[in-house]
Amino acid sequence: MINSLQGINIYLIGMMGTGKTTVGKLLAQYLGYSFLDIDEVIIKIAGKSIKKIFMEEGESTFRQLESKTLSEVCAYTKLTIATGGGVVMKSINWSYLHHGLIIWLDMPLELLYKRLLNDNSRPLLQGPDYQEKLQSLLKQRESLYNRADLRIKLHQEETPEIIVSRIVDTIPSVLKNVKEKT
Ligand SMILES: Nc1ncnc2c1ncn2[C@@H]1O[C@H](COP(=O)(O)OP(=O)(O)OP(=O)(O)O)[C@@H](O)[C@H]1O
Ligand SMILES: O=C(O)C1=C[C@@H](O)[C@@H](O)[C@H](O)C1
Ligand SMILES: [Mg+2]
Repeated sequence: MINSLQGINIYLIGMMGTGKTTVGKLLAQYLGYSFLDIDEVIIKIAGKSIKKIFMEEGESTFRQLESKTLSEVCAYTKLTIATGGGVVMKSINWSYLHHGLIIWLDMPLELLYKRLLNDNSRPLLQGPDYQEKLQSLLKQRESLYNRADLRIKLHQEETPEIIVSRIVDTIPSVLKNVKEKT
């Protein structure tokens, strides 16, 4: 399977907290790829946290940085890339994502609520009504996430290792379609 991937990048998409970073790092190790986290690259470039970028420069500046970063990383190969949860919102981003294999980590809201309960690093989820915000974000984005090449349903708590093995087992079923578009 690893050889038949021919070095194409893997983009993990999905809501914040679904495990894109955690699973992405392990998947990269398994494939002999390098790992890159778009959020982390933006933090380095901007020299501040995402929360601060949102507060001081606004979401649209963050979204511009996100698109620019994505456009630059898609020039490389053999990368597993964790994207930000909102990357699917801009259509230009899809032209970059489609350079590789796009995998949606799809987790039900109940599991996400638990994960994000004590995490205040996400600017779009601040305040006591974070569950409603999360629900409305997922509603806006679900059909976009569904444009991924591969959907991995995370309907119960599973270890990151098991999730990686499920991804690896399912990749061959979509590789032909992906090669046709590259
Ligand atoms: N399979 C798993 N089982 C248990 N905990 C997990 C699993 N995957 C991730 N986590 C934990 O859930 C939290 C969110 O994971 P992670 O940061 O990887 O998500 P993310 O999709 O990258 O989120 P973001 O979009 O905010 O970057 C972290 O605390 C992580 O340790
Ligand atoms: O879901 C979102 O819109 C976001 C998710 C995070 O990964 C960050 O990219 C940022 O906090 C925005
Ligand atoms: Mg992440």
